[in-house]
Amino acid sequence: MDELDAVIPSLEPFRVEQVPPIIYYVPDFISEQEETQLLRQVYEAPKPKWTQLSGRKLQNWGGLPHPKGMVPEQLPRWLQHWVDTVSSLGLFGGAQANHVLVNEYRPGEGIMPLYSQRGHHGKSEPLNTQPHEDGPLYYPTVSTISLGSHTILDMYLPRGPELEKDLREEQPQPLPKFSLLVEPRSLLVLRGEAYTHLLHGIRPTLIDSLTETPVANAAACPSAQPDALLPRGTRISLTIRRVPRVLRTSLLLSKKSLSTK
Ligand SMILES: O=C(O)CCC(=O)C(=O)O
Ligand SMILES: [Fe+2]
Repeated sequence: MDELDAVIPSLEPFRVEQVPPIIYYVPDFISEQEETQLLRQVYEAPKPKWTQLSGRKLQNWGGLPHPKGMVPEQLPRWLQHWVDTVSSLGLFGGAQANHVLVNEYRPGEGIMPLYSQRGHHGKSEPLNTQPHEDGPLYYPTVSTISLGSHTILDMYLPRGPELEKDLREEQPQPLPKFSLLVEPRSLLVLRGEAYTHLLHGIRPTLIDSLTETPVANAAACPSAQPDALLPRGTRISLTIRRVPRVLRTSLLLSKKSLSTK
């Protein structure tokens, strides 16, 4: 995806300027009422839907992404609505998103781990505490609707080969190249190089100081007063993506029935 392909004309007014392309930030993408309803639906999901990881817990919807293809699972209606809304913006090359990861972060939690090259939503386990990229199983766009609390997403340049050399060695925490304030009810879109090239993470902290961490999208954020101290609450993120490689279940079923003959 070159930069021209990555531009979404209807979102251009929401482009975060002066950062590597392409990042869109839409404050108040959903209403407070929609937020309340979504939060209720997330917490009404059956208990076994949650997977506890270190530093967050998550619900995986739509199937498990896999290099050989994802066996698709129908999304619940309440998620399908937002998947349709986001897809209709044209974020996935005219196709539909088909996968949603719901993350819950309590205050002081975050997502920093480095995951294996396979992308981190399969079976791979965190190896250490470096930021990550979302990997090649997805169409190179991630769209995130946030509920309940803000967070700060830190964006990092990729590790150079000298850092890649020996991951077992103790390494200093890299500094973010830039950071983004992600407010509740907002839509954040990372696309193009911002998806394929940069790494991202959320520092596990209880309070964000915009003096210590200036944010690149401050001009677009109602809550980004210059010296703001923002205590983190519990944040739910819906990360909506497209897994292009899907296996047709009908095909799987017919193969299975053949092999049992
Ligand atoms: O919660 C977020 O906004 C980021 C989540 C994330 O990086 C991921 O699920 O890959
Ligand atoms: Fe991610």
